[in-house]
Amino acid sequence: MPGNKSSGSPAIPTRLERLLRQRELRKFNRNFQPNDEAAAATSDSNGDNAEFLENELNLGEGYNLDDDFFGGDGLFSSVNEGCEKQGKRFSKQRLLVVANRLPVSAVRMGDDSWSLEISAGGLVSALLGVKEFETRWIGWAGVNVPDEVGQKALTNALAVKSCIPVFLDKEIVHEYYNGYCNNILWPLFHYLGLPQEDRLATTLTFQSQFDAYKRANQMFADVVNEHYEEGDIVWCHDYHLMFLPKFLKEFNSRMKVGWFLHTPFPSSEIHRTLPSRSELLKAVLAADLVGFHTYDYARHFVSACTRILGFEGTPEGVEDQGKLTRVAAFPIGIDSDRFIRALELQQVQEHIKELKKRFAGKKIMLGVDRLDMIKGIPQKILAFEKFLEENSSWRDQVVLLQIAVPTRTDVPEYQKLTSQVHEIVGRINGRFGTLTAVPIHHLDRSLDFHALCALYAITDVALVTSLRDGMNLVSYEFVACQGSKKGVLILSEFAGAAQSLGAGAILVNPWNITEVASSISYALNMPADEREKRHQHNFMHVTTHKSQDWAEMFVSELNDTIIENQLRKKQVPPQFPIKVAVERYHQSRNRLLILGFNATLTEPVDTPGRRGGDQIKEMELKLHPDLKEPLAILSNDRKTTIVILSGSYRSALDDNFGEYNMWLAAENGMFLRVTKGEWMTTMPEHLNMDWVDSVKHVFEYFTERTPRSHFELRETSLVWNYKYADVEFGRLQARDLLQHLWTGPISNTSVDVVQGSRSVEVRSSGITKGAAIDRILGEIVHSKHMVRPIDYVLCIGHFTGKDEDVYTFFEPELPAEPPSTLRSKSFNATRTSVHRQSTPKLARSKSGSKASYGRAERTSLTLENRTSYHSRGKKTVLNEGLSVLDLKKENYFSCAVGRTCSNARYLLNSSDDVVIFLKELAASSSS
Ligand SMILES: O=P(O)(O)OC[C@H]1O[C@H](O[C@H]2O[C@H](CO)[C@@H](O)[C@H](O)[C@H]2O)[C@H](O)[C@@H](O)[C@@H]1O
Ligand SMILES: O=c1ccn([C@@H]2O[C@H](COP(=O)(O)OP(=O)(O)O)[C@@H](O)[C@H]2O)c(=O)[nH]1
Repeated sequence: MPGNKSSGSPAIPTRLERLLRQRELRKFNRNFQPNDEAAAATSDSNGDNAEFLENELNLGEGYNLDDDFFGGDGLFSSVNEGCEKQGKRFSKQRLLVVANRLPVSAVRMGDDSWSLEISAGGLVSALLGVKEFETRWIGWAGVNVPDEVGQKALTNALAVKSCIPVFLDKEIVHEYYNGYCNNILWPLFHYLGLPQEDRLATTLTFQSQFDAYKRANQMFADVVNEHYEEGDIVWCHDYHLMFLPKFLKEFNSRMKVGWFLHTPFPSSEIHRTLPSRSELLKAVLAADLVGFHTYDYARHFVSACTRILGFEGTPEGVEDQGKLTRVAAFPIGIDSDRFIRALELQQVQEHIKELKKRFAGKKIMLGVDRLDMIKGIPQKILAFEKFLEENSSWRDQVVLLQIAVPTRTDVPEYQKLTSQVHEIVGRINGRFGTLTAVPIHHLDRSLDFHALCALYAITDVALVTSLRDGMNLVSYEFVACQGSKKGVLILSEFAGAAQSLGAGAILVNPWNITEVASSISYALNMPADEREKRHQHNFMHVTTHKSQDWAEMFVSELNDTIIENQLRKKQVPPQFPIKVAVERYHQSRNRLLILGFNATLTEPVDTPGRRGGDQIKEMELKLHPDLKEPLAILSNDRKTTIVILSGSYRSALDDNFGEYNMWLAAENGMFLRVTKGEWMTTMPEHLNMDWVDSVKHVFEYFTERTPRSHFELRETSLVWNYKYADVEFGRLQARDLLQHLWTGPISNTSVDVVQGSRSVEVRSSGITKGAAIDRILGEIVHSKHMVRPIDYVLCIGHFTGKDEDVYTFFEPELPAEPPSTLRSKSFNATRTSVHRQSTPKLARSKSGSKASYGRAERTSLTLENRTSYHSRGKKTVLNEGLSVLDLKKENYFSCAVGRTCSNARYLLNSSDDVVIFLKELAASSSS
């Protein structure tokens, strides 16, 4: 039956088992020797070793930047071809890497000729090491190409490098890239806040930049969609493309989409300041897998989703209405072998020789950064100045070489930074320089790979002082090139790299100029054995956590997330078949509609816990305004009986449904009334309520200590609700509360604890909606003087797991029954068949009065033939031979609203869908 949950077949390996297996396979693939026939034979069956073979055949000698980029093979094409092994062709998984920037920037040489240059930056460097996939890179080539001839020629030139261009015009680049990406998101994600200019101007430009951002993302999506082939993996990169997962999934929900952020993700308190905070988060959550460099960034993201969107944060990721977006940390690495090998190259050795000669007798300190405010270049230089100030003996023995690569030069903030840095450097060189030497060599330009490697190799102390940095690959590259020198790395604790290289580096707070200055002194004076130990530690990390591992791990996790989601989906009941349900309703002659109230017939609440202003109103449950009319029509249909079955107070049901002609079952069916009559209790007798006071005491305690939580005291239950409290705090408090309850007040009591998504309810044992329906159905039937059996049942609600027994109560039996009439429940429907255990009359209580326990008028309503009512597989005919239920399988519809883990046959996403359905039902009723 759809909706039936199994705890998972033992044959299906767990996620961890699958990932471990994939890891082993990857390891095996790398160690596999191509002429090892036995291994080849075992791998042939599934092609798992194909990647290894291809790498071995095509990349045996590793690669060199220039050859790779500008050689005939193309950037990725050297690993793109399949290969023949024992007559069998293996093919790699296609990977579409989508990033704002292509790994090459284009320079126009003529109308239809282009020259391609490598783009500098960590993302490019990292992805160069990825060899396992057949990779295509989709992105912007960094130039405006307005004419068709130029676009065509560039597309062809890039194709040779396995790159596909997205053409962005000047205006969009200005608003999307310079504006929204680099003036808003970049500083915000690095804790530098939103632009502070004149409010009105900022607000105005903000909106148009955000619109341009979305437009640009759509342009990237269009190119991806054009080149996408079934089975491809689409890996979206960075803050430039936060809308891309959403646009891609809207186009094709089966696409495998991952998104990785290369910058930090800030604390949710920072992200909250962004006007488009929710839209961006939701757009990213459309991805299957979301990755960050560190656990901290991942934690901040999940926290933003719970606090800002009100979604569920779990150890696996973020869950919304059963859809899980996996969130995890995947620390990037570098292709360390490429750097180590480069040191042996003649060009690099020549550079090394030159540099050694040029700076002979001096210790070399090195900074390599894009000229970006997050890199803390002014702070670094000021710390160096302080060091020189305090250590006069070092003044002519040390130089600081600062490579400051120009970046985002159209953004005013970056222009300001350039002049600020120049000014500080000039001042310090003026102060400590001599006629023949200056302490700071500042270069506003990038270096080629060989020059950079040489520089890394001859450096004594590398200085990375980022104020925030997603990872910082320069620190990794420096370590990789220090095999012989074993220099010291001074590293900002605010760079992601501090998580991995923290033990070997000297960690500093870049804002603390004094601390950085004294760390420089410590590093320059560090004894050789300490340097060796620190270096070894970092070298080990850098050479065992490579960019290739990073990419493989991400893609492997993404592949697995898809499998996991498919497995989850299989257990999720299908969508409610509205048309069929309406049709069957129309053809039936005696229908019973059992409807929940909260979150079934109320208006959906957008963001629990984050809706300032109208929360008080929301605390009072209100019928969805669009339901008034359909409910009136349905409740006046003689062939239809409606029961509102709710956990709410009687007064809440009175207020919302008093005017309709229907049955109201309040407090999970403990109280029942037909709207024309008065309330009666249906509580089982001898209900033990001794636990109430002590539980109430605990609930009061937690309500006092959890702002915006409240509790409700009902006749047979107590509910503590933290829907409007801080989600994370509420959850922690709930855990504490439960622990306390279990070990204290309810440890020896017969109660049930029902955990809602934002509530904890304690009820007397056995009080469920299913049990209640059992008691109240007879009353409904005979008081309506039904003359024909109920032949259509619809049970629809946002019920907790405990209350889902109401779905199974009506579920026609499956085995041993002819498929058409699967269940037939019968009982004597005459008035005499219903008796009250304690009093001959039904007890009355005042509508809306607060419940009190152990009232004299409390009575239970049971059906004489209760046992036969439950008799399975038999058609029990009593007295007048009337079957109360004559329910065919196809005329029973159980449906959970807004829950995916359910025993109901079907699902509806929200009460808005319930509105759509009930409107159609009403239309069919009146037709
Ligand atoms: O393309 P640009 O605007 O010129 O910027 C260059 C890149 O800068 C950022 O790099 C980040 O990625 C690195 C690798 O993961 C990481 O080590 C570093 O800490 C980050 O700052 C940016 O995220 C890229 O998209 C840019 O291409
Ligand atoms: O003249 C230069 C300076 C730097 N880089 C590269 O730029 C990247 C910088 O990456 P990082 O993660 O340190 O910072 P990002 O610039 O991405 O923020 C590193 O791979 C450097 O090798 C380069 O190619 N040429």
